[in-house]
Amino acid sequence: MPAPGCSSLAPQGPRVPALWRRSGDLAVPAPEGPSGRWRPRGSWVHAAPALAAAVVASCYGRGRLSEEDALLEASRINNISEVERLLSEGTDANARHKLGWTPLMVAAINRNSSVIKSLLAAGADPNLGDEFISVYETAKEKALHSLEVLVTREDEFNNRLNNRATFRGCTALHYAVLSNDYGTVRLLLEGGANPLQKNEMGHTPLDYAREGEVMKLLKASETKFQEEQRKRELEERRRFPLEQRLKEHIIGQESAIATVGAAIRRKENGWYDEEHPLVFLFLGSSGIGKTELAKQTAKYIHKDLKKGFIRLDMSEFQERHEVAKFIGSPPGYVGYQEGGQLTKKLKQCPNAVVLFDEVDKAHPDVLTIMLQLFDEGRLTDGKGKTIDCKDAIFIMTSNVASDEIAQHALQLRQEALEMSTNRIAENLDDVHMSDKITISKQFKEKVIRPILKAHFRRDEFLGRINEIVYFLPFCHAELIQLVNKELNFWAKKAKMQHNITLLWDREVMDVLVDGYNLHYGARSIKHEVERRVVNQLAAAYEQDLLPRDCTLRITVEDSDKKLLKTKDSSSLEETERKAPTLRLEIVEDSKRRKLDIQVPLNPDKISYSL
Ligand SMILES: Nc1ncnc2c1ncn2[C@@H]1O[C@H](COP(=O)(O)OP(=O)(O)OP(=O)(O)O)[C@@H](O)[C@H]1O
Repeated sequence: MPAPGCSSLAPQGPRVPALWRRSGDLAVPAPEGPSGRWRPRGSWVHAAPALAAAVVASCYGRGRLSEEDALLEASRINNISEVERLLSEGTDANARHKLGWTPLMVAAINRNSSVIKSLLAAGADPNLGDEFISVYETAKEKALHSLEVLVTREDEFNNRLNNRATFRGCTALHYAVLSNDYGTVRLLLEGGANPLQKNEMGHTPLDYAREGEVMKLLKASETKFQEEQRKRELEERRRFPLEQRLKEHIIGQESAIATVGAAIRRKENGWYDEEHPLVFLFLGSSGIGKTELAKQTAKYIHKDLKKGFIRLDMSEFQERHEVAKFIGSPPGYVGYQEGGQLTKKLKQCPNAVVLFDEVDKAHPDVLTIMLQLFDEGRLTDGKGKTIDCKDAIFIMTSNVASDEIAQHALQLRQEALEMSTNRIAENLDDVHMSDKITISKQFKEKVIRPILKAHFRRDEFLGRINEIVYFLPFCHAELIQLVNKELNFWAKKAKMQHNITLLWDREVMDVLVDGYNLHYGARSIKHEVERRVVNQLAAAYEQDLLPRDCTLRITVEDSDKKLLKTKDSSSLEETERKAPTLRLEIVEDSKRRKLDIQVPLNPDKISYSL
């Protein structure tokens, strides 16, 4: 078997960039340093002797290795007894080198199969990707001198790799294939390595394989892995359906979740029109979960949100000339090199979930391009390149008709509430009907469609939408859940950052629900919790009123529930009920002590009474 680094292992498939040095590029062999770990190499020592000396000195002077570094080093030099000792003492098998690689990667590139066996047995993840980019890029990213990065990569990983190539995202399997070592490739595949995983350049391990046994093995395992993965996913989806996952993140909006869930299920199981992408229009007021539902759907489908979720704010495309920003300028025009905001991202992930926020604000010419996209499932960018995106999911959001939807929903709720009240009076079951309302077909046809038609002015545009999804204002029970979610978020933070236990009474949630504003949705609840609870916590902390590891309870102050006279104190008619005050109390040995928090803006006298 040829040694890694010799010319026979240089670039594999014609499309794939060379990750090995060409034989002419090989570093000049230099004598090993005293520890055998750091050794200056010929060319750069010549070029910058002072700097080289400093790098070497800093490397020698590092003293004892941490356990993680020791594991990386033992994996590199095939010191199996040291690897096993470190793993048995609990060293993390997935610990990363400061420049980004893992012990499994370093063992794979150096063909150390027994180390790979031990690491896999200790839970090393064969599908982690290298965070090392290239010498120059990594140096820039980590604010290090490129010479230091070069020496470290060569000495602590492998010294025959191409310094200019990009390695980010390469898995242990990519490295094992680069080393053309059948044994380590097989071990990694048996240990769960995904042969289809791409590095940042978009290449799978097979792309780097040379003709022969390794290539055959990879081809066979690709098919097997695909089949097994499909079965695993199907089973997981059966056990834990999309709707259930979405409900973990989204409160209420059951009908929206059901509509999206059903459409995605049809698509995933092949019950859909393959010629067209799936298109949704999400309607409803602000802050009620439209974006969140799109994001969670993307997370479910892609896991990697960065690539799998594309979000474009359509209010940035209101002018005709902004079409170029959308799909890129034609050759010779300003911005030609930059490419379009949509096309650039779709090229990276043609089956992404694409969110067009506030689509009603887009210029009609942009809508024409979107219509082409929805109709044909492909898009031609400014450079004339066509992107096929029949598998993408397009979600448009709009606040158009949101007042009508909200009013209609409130009216339906009111009617349902009255029915429930009657049912209580008549002692019948199913009294919670007011929480479950559905917008009628008649309302959609008679009220919403004409508004949409007037706004978009094109029947064919509306005709290409697979599902119009309605988001409704929250009912009381949902608002309580939202408040609870927010308070839990802050309680977790208080525990993690200050070891403070935060508790609250049920009444507190009712008080915070009063801060709900139909126009701002869940955002108004977030702000109310910040304004009435988190501000107090921060002020109490700053005023040093919180002992370490204490328990705090948020309560509603009864005394403030009295009637107060306002404006003209002589006029009883102008009295009104003041909003109940939230207070913080310290709980000590089952006793409670109120905190006297001073309002920061008026520190002399006034206590918090928000
Ligand atoms: N139904 C919900 N359940 C849980 N959290 C929600 C819900 N609706 C909104 N939120 C939270 O409120 C914030 C705003 O929600 P989101 O971005 O989804 O609003 P939106 O409906 O897209 O509004 P806009 O039209 O203003 O963009 C997010 O932090 C989100 O997590």
